[in-house]
Amino acid sequence: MTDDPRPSAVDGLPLASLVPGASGVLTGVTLDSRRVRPGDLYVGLPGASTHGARFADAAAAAGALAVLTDAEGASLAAGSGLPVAVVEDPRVAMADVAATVYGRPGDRVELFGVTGTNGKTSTVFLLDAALTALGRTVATIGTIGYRLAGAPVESSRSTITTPESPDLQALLGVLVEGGADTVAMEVSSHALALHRADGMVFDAAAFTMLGQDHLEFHHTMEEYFSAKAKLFTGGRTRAAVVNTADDWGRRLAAMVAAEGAATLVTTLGEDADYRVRWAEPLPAGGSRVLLDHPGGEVEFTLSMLGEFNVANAVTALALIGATGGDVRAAARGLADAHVPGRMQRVDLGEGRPHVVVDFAHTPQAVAAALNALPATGRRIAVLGAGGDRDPSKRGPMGRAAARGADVVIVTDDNPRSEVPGTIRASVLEGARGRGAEVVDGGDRRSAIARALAMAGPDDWVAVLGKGHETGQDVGGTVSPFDDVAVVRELGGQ
Ligand SMILES: CC(=O)N[C@H]1[C@@H](OP(=O)(O)OP(=O)(O)OC[C@H]2O[C@@H](n3ccc(=O)[nH]c3=O)[C@H](O)[C@@H]2O)O[C@H](CO)[C@@H](O)[C@@H]1O[C@H](C)C(=O)N[C@@H](C)C(=O)N[C@H](CCC(=O)O)C(=O)O
Ligand SMILES: Nc1ncnc2c1ncn2[C@@H]1O[C@H](COP(=O)(O)OP(=O)(O)OP(=O)(O)O)[C@@H](O)[C@H]1O
Ligand SMILES: N[C@H](CCC[C@H](N)C(=O)O)C(=O)O
Ligand SMILES: [Mg+2]
Repeated sequence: MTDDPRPSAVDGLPLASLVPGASGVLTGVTLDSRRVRPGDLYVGLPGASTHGARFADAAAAAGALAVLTDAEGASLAAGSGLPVAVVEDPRVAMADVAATVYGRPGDRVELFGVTGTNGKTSTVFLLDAALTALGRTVATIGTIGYRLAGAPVESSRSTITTPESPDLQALLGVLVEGGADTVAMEVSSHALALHRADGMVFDAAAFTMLGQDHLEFHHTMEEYFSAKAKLFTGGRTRAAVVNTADDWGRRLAAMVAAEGAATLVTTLGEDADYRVRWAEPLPAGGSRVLLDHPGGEVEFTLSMLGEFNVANAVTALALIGATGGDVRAAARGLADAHVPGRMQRVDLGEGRPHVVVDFAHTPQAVAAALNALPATGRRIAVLGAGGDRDPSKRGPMGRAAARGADVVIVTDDNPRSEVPGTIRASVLEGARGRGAEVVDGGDRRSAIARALAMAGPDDWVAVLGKGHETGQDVGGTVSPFDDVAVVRELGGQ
């Protein structure tokens, strides 16, 4: 198994500052007893299935020096023989201790954060390309993993968009040691709600948009919005880049302005600081864009399909402008930027249909992705919805697909612990009766085969929902599955 990356040099923290009278210096922090290293603080957190403090014995055996936990965890950890620090919210304390132990690596780089329901990964990749054009050594942290100067940084946690604070602080330390001068990271709403990025001050943070997702975790859109808004208030960022094209963004901009803690930079809305004067599609796909911004006009090209990628590019440039960077030079870096599994073209050769693999897994993203396809032939959408995730987005995803495509083939997308056919039924119900031809395509391979078999040379097949993913989770067993590879295999003739 890949180890969690840790920096070789740390500041450490005298244990006595957490547990008065205790001796020793903490040199690491972990919240998983199976990953404790000698000298660590073990944080016993309450979880969905168990309480981490139950594993204090195992943590002690692995060399932990102390336990940090909540009131419930105190009694569970008592038998471990380790000193126990009890706090009301161990996640808040954990973030602070982790930042201190690892020497606040976030302060030693220019730090950019991106939040929003859709567009975080894409914006971070575009930001990486634009900053690299300015000669920066850029590290990225997000859904597709962690990278330094374009090369992957291996981690056992690399499937988590925003790592838990001990992993995040250690990773930042490794990135700084590796020479990063700039970090661009996705900050998920889970991360904000769970204090994963506490103890860091961003130089600039951006809000892409808000749409329906993750209501199984945040319960209401209001609660979801509040989690996102945390990134822009309370001194967590010096500059706030907010897309004011929709009501949520306008509300956020008003909150930031009222608080007055961060410099507000608006994008895309009427009278925004960064506005697209015009954007025209390029024959080979992508766009040519004229951007108005406080420093003047900038013309640039983008090879990624979709108006929303123009929006993501503008967000990336606004983040750079908000920190005093050269927007014009940065924009040159966008021309060839691509994001794995985001509006990714799969070329099947002459006379074969056009195929796009995309990560659209919310109603808004499905609509945006289908709307981005050039108007030749029919649009054939292949999609499903994830198991153990917000069930209320399934019908709306089907509806968005039926509105945006001529044919909707409903299939599986990581059913996880749920019955695949039941998830498909909800998506099918949303899709039916809206004028599109709607088909239950069964498993994902069969559904992709069906789409490719029915598509003519002018048609567009959009395989949505899994993007860069390389596995399909059915009943907790993950089997290899890569949409791009399957399309190539089945589409070759
Ligand atoms: C579903 C969920 O929210 N899980 C989170 C939760 O795990 P849990 O409640 O299932 O934990 P548990 O199994 O009850 O165990 C409780 C504690 O005991 C510890 N433990 C457990 C067993 C053991 O042998 N030793 C041990 O130390 C665990 O590390 C844990 O801290 O507590 C863990 C930390 O303690 C989190 O890392 C974990 O997030 C997991 C990784 C996760 O996937 N979360 C998703 C929902 C997530 O964070 N997604 C966002 C959004 C992505 C997006 O943009 O859409 C992300 O940023 O990735
Ligand atoms: N600015 C945007 N507005 C609306 N939809 C978008 C935008 N950017 C991307 N999308 C759509 O959302 C999908 C996911 O994009 P991306 O991976 O960049 O988002 P994300 O916020 O990182 O998602 P996740 O939280 O799942 O990691 C894309 O494949 C595309 O279909
Ligand atoms: N970050 C999102 C990704 C969803 C991707 C989709 N393929 C699914 O499995 O639902 C989530 O974990 O909800
Ligand atoms: Mg992402």
